[in-house]
Amino acid sequence: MNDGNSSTDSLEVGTSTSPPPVLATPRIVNIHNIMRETPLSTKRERMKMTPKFRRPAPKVIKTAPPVRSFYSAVRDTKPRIITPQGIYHLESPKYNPQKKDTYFEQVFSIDEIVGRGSYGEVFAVRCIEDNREYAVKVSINLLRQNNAQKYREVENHMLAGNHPNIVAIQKAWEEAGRLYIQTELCEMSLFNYCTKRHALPEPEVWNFFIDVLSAVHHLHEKDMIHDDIKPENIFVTKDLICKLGDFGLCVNLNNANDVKTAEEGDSKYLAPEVLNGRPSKASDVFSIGMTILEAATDMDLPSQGESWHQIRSGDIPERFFIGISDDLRHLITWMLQEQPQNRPTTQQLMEYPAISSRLFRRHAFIKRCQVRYHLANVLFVFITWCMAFFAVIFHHPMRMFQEISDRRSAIAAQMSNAQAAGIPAQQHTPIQTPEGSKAFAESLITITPFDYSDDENPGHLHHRRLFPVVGPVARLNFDDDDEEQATSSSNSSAIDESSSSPVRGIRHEWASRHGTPKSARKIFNGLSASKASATSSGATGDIAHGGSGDHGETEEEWRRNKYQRMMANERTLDSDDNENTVNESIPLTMSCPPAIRNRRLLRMPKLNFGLLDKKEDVEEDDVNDDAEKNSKKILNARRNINNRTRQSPRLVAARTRMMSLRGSSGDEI
Ligand SMILES: Nc1ncnc2c1ncn2[C@@H]1O[C@H](COP(=O)(O)OP(=O)(O)OP(=O)(O)O)[C@@H](O)[C@H]1O
Ligand SMILES: [Mg+2]
Repeated sequence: MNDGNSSTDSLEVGTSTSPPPVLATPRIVNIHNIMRETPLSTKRERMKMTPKFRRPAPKVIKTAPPVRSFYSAVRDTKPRIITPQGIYHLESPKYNPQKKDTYFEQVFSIDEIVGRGSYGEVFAVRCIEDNREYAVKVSINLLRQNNAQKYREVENHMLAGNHPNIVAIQKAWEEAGRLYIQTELCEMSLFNYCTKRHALPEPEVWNFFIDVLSAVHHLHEKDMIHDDIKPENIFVTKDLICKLGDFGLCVNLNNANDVKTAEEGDSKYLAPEVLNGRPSKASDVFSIGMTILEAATDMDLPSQGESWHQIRSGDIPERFFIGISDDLRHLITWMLQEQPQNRPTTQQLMEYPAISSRLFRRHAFIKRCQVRYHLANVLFVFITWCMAFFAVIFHHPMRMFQEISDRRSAIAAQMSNAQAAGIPAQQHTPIQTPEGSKAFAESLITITPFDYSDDENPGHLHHRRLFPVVGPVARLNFDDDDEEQATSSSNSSAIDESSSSPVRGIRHEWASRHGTPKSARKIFNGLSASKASATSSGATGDIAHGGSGDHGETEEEWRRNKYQRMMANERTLDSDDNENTVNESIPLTMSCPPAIRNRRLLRMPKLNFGLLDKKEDVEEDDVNDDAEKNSKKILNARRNINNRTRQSPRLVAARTRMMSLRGSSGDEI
């Protein structure tokens, strides 16, 4: 029957003969009439009645604030972990006791406050130790140190053990007189969930009912009473699995102290017998009944007054059960029986067909979620370990490659800088072969057989040499330099002669590249001086050597003295450096095999220095002067060599090539 105020949203329950119609949620027409007829209403109705600006009523504090805690507040500020075995100092690699911050502040990063109860504030946090999210409940009031029951919540929660429908406790500790309980983090409380969704669909109600029932059944099997079952203490996970939490009022029936000091839970969900007595398993069942009634009907449960008694006497208006199955309604009514003995036990409820038929499916679903959760965890740990493993394995090779590439870049930068500055880049050993390494090592040995300290051979001309200098070669035929230095104008024949001697050609090339060593120049200066004087005496008669006139010596005397000095000097140098010694009586050591040497000798002019002595014996017997004799020896030897080389057309051709390379004209040959 519709009255004038009804709308299409409203649904009348009952007939004209029955008592005044009751509007079932959510179809409400005349709220004022309804409220007059029955004080019970749904939460949605109350929200419509309640002005939006009105603040919610303050939470009722169950117990008076602990007065004695003011005097007995703990002074020990060190964190102490609470375990079933005892209380120990709490240590963590992430916790530094020297710092002012508490353990909670150092080891956890706080995300947000997820709830506030009469006993504590609950924070959603991330633990720095394992990088996982948790909920940490911090007690509002300081613990009373002399209170034996101060850790009761923790002890009972730990005693409850692991159950898929009980919030898992991670650890609990006391610091600076406050209690911290670290538990798994859930999405929200059932109260918040119901407030958002209002009357829940029945399948969801059955699932939540089974979850809560399983948790309470587990507790009852352990002779424990939760004593505070209500939607605020039931938490919903992401997978919509309900978990029972807040063991603050939990009673362990095996603990006499617990039973004695048992407190009342929230009055909205309180069984009537608890007002004058003690909580029991049956009172827990009653609280489950009230919770399911609220979740299924969205009823705004009274905390006191007439309606409070009305519900406990079994007088629940019919309209709240519209759309609810008989099974669910029957179970709710059964659990809300006034007399505790008339209520079912959790065991009976579990065996009820409507529940037992759903139980298996629900447990299978929870198991699946657990497996998925564990697999995700294992996968995460596996990936983390794999990454750590590969990081360790590839650390050294990666460092090596990095260093190689750094070195390459450095060399490239060095070379480009050198090129930019016009400096020839330093050569590096390209490939590390044993031969290459040896040659490179030898090249690093600076050979300084001579004194380079004169002006013309400064220190920077010290050079790296790959192969040692052959002593005799360095000593032979310095007269091209002699000629160059003695006279700069009349040296065309000297060039001719020097280029005609292969050995002297090598020396000349070496000297032009590396400069003339001082000791060698001392020798050849002496030679050149004697030779020049011999030539000049022959050609011009008496040309005084520069400087000789100063001492009043004759040309002859000066030359003799000079030559003697030179020879003495040479002897000293030879004794110092055996490499510079040429024992002309001993043939030069040849490194190549005789066959090759002979073949080479066919092409090469033979340097027969014995001829010098012969000619000296035959032609120059009357020459007494040593220097003159020596210079003539050299001139004769050179003439001899020139005669021989002129006979070889191959050598002539080679000499021509050499002269053309040197820029000299061919007509000098
Ligand atoms: N593990 C958790 N995950 C998500 N939210 C939580 C968790 N624990 C507590 N909460 C939120 O914090 C609120 C208060 O938590 P709790 O009931 O444990 O504190 P309490 O002080 O004991 O409350 P009560 O007034 O019921 O005694 C809860 O209603 C809930 O909203
Ligand atoms: Mg609570």
